[in-house]
Amino acid sequence: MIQIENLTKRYGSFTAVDDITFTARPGRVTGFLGPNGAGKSTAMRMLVGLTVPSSGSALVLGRPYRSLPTPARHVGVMLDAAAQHAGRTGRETLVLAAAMAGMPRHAVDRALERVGLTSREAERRVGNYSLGMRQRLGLAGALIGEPQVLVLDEPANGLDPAGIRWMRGLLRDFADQGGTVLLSSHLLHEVEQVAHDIVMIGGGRIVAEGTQEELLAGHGQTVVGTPEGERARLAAELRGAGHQVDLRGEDLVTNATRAQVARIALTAGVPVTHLAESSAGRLEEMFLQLTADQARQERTEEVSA
Ligand SMILES: Nc1ncnc2c1ncn2[C@@H]1O[C@H](COP(=O)(O)OP(=O)(O)OP(=O)(O)O)[C@@H](O)[C@H]1O
Repeated sequence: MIQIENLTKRYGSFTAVDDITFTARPGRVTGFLGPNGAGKSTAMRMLVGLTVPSSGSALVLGRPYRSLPTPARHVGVMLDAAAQHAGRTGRETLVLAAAMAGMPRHAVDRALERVGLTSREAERRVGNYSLGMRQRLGLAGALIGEPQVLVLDEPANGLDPAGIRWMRGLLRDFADQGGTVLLSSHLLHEVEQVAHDIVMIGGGRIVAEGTQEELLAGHGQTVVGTPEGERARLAAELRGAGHQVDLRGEDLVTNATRAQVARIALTAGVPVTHLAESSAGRLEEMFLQLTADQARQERTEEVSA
C-alpha cells in the first residue's frame, strides 16, 4: 500500500507537485499518468525519500520509506534506468544490489531470469546495454529483494513492443500475487494497457482519478455546436434540465444524450450546427487538453526566456 497525502513540492515560487492525495492499493497496478513535466518524477522521488517534500506525507506500507528497515526488501524502486554505473556488468550491478538488500547471491540469477536477461548479457558492461536492456536490469534490481511494492518511473521507456507486452505481464502477475505497483508514464495507451487504477496529474495537480473502467469508458457525452451568441443560453437550458455542461472551445460538451439535446434546443429555439456523440473517453480528452496546455506553456516560456 502507498498512501500519498497532501504532498507538495515547491522550488522557489514554482510548485512542481501541488497538494496531491491518492492511494495505490495491494493487488492492483496504479498508473501515474501525466505529460512531461507534470510532476510525476518529483512525487515519486518524495515517496522514496530522495526529495524532501515542502509539505504533506508519503507512506509505503504505513511508514515513510526512509524508516523502513532494509527498504529494498519491501519496496523495489526504479527511477532512472539510464543512471546505472556504465563500467559495471549487469551481474555486478545486481550482486551489489543483492548485498545491499541482504539477499543471497542466487537472488541475482532469479532476478535475471525474471527480467529475461541471459547470463551472457549479464556479463556485458552496462555502458554497452541498449535502453531496453537497462530497463530490464533496473527492474531486476527493483525485484531483487522480493518486495511487496514496486515504484517504477517510466518503466516502458526504450522497450520494443514485445518488451512492453512482457513488462505488462510481469507487473500484472506481481499485482495478482498481492503486490502493489505504482508506475508512471506520459503515454495514455501504455497506462491503459496495464493499470487497474489511474491517477492523472497535470501541472502538479491531480486532475482525474479512479479505476480504469470509470475513467476510460466513454461517458455518453454529446458534443454540440451552436452559434457563439447562443451557446451560453443552451448551456443554461441544459443545466436547468439537470445535465452537466462543459464549454470547450467552440463546442459545448454535455452528458445529455443527442435526443435530449435536440429536444431542449428545439424548445428553447437555439439553433444547433452539429450534434455528435463524443468518440473519445473523458480521460483521453482531458489528457490531450493537458498535453496541449503543457506545450503552450513551454512555448510561452521559450518566448519569454
Ligand atoms: N530540482 C528542481 N528544481 C527546480 N525545478 C524542478 C526540479 N525538479 C523538477 N523541477 C520541475 O518540476 C516540474 C515537474 O518535473 P518532473 O520531473 O517531476 O515531471 P515529470 O512528470 O516526471 O515529467 P517527465 O515525464 O518529463 O519526467 C518540471 O517543470 C521540472 O522542471
